[in-house]
Amino acid sequence: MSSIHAEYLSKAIAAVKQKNPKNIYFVACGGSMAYMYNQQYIFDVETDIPAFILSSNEFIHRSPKGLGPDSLVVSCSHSGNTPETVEATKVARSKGALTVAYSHEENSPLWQAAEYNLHYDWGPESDAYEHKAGMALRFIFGALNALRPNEKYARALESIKDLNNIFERNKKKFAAEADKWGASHKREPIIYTMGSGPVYGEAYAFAICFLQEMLWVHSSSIHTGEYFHGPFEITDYDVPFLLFKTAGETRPLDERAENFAKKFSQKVTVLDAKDFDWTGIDKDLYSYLSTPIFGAVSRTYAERMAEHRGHPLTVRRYMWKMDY
Ligand SMILES: N[C@@H]1[C@@H](O)[C@H](O)[C@@H](COP(=O)(O)O)O[C@@H]1O
Repeated sequence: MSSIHAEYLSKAIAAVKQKNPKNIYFVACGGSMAYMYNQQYIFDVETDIPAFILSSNEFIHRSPKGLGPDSLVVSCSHSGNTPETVEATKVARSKGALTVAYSHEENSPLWQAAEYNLHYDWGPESDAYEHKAGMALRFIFGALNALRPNEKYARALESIKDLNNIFERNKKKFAAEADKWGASHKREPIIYTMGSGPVYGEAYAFAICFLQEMLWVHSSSIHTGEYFHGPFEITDYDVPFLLFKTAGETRPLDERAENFAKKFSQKVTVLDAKDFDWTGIDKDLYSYLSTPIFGAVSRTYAERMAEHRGHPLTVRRYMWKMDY
């Protein structure tokens, strides 16, 4: 698939360069929406192009005034057939926006709806560079380099060629901790996740996809900046938190939340991006690469909990089983 992936990418990036968008909307649902946080954040920090993330159905119903022929709309649906994401892409295209869609399913309804498509591989045997995480970084840094050429983006594109090894080294580094966490938290009735910046997307995905959807554990993600504006009142000695601590610009927010939570809860687990194995990656890229590394490492935490709870990550009661 790798040469087809590269071809899809270069076509989409050439179209973005030609469009030279005045604004960008990242549109998807659930885990696919969480996947957009890093991409939106990178554009936001690196350019003056306004970039927004919206859940597909809100995008449809809100109908942003800024959406038009100067817009780029990036959508994602793993299955390629989440109706609201397909419809949002159609709406964007009907307004003249450039539409680029990520999916694992070629020729799916989403694939047909978008003008440009980015396919990614899936499954434990797939190479991270050809996977969702790799494709997002390749598209974003490729588009940035086309719109605002910069050696930093070219360097990022080189570094992510090693993404698979980066993920494998970090999954190995955290394997024992993941197992310990899965075993010690398997009976917890509720687990809060925390994060900030683009990593908040991973905290959100861990809460809604892994804990709620797959493991049926009550959860909510808390932005570490928001923790002090309501959520911190639930902190107590027996309330578990899982903090994804960034190595990026918003680290002070995470440190403030960690310091407070640790004073009153005996169950604060911190996954710190500073402890990641960063071999071969320059420091100025840590912020942008930490999100996908959290994605890869945190999945192993969910897998270990699934094993200890005896509840496979594939079991659903309602999703894909009935109309909703
Ligand atoms: N846990 C799943 C996600 O993994 C998925 O991304 C989302 C939308 O589905 P899709 O990506 O197929 O549109 O549904 C759930 O949230």
